[in-house]
Amino acid sequence: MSVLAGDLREAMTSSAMIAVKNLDFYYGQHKALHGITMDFPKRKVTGMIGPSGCGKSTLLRVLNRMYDLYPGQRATGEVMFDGRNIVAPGMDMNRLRARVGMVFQKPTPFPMSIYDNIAFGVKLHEKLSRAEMDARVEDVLHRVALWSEVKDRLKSSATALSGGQQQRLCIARTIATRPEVVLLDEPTSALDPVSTARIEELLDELKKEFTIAIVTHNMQQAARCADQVAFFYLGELVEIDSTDRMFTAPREKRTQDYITGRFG
Ligand SMILES: Nc1ncnc2c1ncn2[C@@H]1O[C@H](COP(=O)(O)OP(=O)(O)OP(=O)(O)O)[C@@H](O)[C@H]1O
Repeated sequence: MSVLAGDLREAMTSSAMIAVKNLDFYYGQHKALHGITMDFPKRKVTGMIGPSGCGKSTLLRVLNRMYDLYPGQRATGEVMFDGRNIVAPGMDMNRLRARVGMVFQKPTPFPMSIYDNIAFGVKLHEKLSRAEMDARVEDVLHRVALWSEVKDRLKSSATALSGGQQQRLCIARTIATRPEVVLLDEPTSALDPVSTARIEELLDELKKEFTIAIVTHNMQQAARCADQVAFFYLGELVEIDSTDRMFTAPREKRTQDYITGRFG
């Protein structure tokens, strides 16, 4: 059961970029999500928390139909995005994944140059001149605060960057295709505290333009970055509310127990 204050629900619903309704998800026979209903408000950060195995990553992977790449995995219900139910048949997956980009837990740069890491995805969707592509690469590297660190070695391999730099490059690569939504699955769990702080600062900038969903095990990170927080347990959405309310006065005992570290 999801619990959300009436006023908040109204405010969030009116500006939902993605509206999830009665979503179930199956890995073969195993039902991993049970009747999820929630909104991802436009240009806000939604934090997704809960103990290991509660379905956070599964929900994230539904939002760009990443699960489609694996046989036996299926979703039923509604995930409305730009007037269409994206879990229904007939979606153009390439288009969807350009509009709903994803950043993974471990930085995963392609084994190619820094420049090509960004240009690769853009070329799949747009025909840009060399000058336009140069400008796009520079722009996104500025936005992830990486430009000054890499501007003299754009043609060098991305795999030689530090972990934190690689993750910022992966975010740059994701926003280079100009998505509307950016999904991040524990994007800082493999990073040191300084790199983590830089990514968190970056999220604050990015939400001016993108709708963001972030899965995190780090309660402080959720409290720092998110505008609203959703707590999941055993494949159910237990509670969703503004970040302040979630961390000061959660409605459900299970939420309280989780955020105070009593389990999970
Ligand atoms: N490929 C898979 N095949 C079968 N079951 C899976 C698969 N991936 C996940 N599951 C199951 O689905 C449920 C939800 O998993 P999910 O990875 O979404 O949880 P999570 O909350 O993201 O966990 P974590 O915090 O550990 O990443 C778990 O019971 C998990 O075992």
